[in-house]
Amino acid sequence: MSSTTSLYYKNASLKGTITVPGDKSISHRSVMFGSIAKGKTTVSGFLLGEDCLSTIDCFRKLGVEIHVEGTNVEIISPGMDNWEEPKEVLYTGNSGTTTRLMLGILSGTTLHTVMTGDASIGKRPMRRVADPLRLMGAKIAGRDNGQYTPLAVQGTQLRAIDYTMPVASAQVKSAILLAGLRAAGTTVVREKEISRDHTERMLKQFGAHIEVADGVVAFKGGQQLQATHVNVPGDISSAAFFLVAGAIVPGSEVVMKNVGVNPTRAGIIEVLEKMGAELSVKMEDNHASEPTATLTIRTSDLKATTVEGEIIPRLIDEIPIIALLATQAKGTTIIRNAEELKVKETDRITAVVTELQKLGANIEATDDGMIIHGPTKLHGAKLQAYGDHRIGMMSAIAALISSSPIDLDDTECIAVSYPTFFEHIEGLLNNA
Ligand SMILES: O=C(O)C1=C[C@@H](OP(=O)(O)O)[C@@H](O)[C@H](O)C1
Ligand SMILES: C=C(OP(=O)(O)O)C(=O)O
Repeated sequence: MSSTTSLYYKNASLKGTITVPGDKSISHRSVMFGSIAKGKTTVSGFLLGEDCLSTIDCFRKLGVEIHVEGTNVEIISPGMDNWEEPKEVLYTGNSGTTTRLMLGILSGTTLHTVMTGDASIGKRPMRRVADPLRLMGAKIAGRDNGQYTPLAVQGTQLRAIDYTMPVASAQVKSAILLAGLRAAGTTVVREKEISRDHTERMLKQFGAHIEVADGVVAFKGGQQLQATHVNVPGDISSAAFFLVAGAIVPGSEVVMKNVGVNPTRAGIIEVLEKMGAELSVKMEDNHASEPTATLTIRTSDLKATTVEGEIIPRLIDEIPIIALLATQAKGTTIIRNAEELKVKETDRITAVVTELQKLGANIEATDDGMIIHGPTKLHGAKLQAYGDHRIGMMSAIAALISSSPIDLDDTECIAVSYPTFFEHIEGLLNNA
């Protein structure tokens, strides 16, 4: 049972430096790649969020030894070809990334596996992954012909495909590439709009040869990954909440170090700059396979913008908090081409619009996004998170500028990606 938390921060301002937790996408992949490779892989900066712990749990059930000490993880694997057939169902919790990428990985093994997740995962579409994997020869069964969990996979010998992506999705692309590891021939994935490229970068880091050019990724099957060290940068999707808080909470200045600014993820920086935010991006020189920067944001006047087209996949998870930002910007902000929001942990178009309207925002839903007129003063209300961490965090940041308390039904769900979220709010308030 989740409990209601009353959030109210009268005359708040945020000051200071925080280190946002490790990137969720990269943390998942570090455990997956470290489990595929034979030997010892070490990870630093790992995200101890529930989603990434679900990934660890799944690989332990496949016979991989995984030790977690603080944010350091040690993965000792017998190699993908020597995994054990699990006697239990693999539980992927709330994590779409775990479920979809695992489907690709498991399809090319010799094992029989069953995966399931929580109620939200049970509603999210899996055919977008199952269909291309079936073209590779994968044997996948599930409700509605493999659309919904629980999913059963009978591992088999796969063959490579040349696949043009019908939706911009790094999860679909990654599942196909990971299946391609054990497929005969060269797997090719073509993207019209570039989605996050952490899988491609990490394949290279684990010693694989992969060609990437102009939206086409080509990868020859049969390559062995080499165990290595992965240094996970801070998650820009988590930093996004404090970038927006710093921009809209009067008198704030927030500094975040070691934030991953991979161009396929960093769309929110461009949006903030277009809206007139006082943001400084100082690139760090850490020679890692993912670029990082120190981000400093100060409160400023903001103007509306349009967010559409190729930038959408580069900020898809940040749209709930961008919507809150737009309620404080002068003019009409339009977000379009973002229909993918409907198939996240909840329907994020409906959830964002419903909850921000309760606070007095002038926002309406469209088929593929939302229209927001600003600026509007926000007041308190009873809000729902819908079990969705990003909706919960958007509501908590709104409480920093609302004129009366926000009662949020479920703050526990925030632990999926940002377990130290409220500690960071408190720390920044105390410095002010
Ligand atoms: O590959 C990944 O790690 C992710 C890809 C995105 O999903 P889609 O592939 O469904 O766009 C994103 O929304 C999710 O939070 C993480
Ligand atoms: C959509 C998200 O994650 P996933 O698809 O892994 O559940 C998210 O973190 O916003």
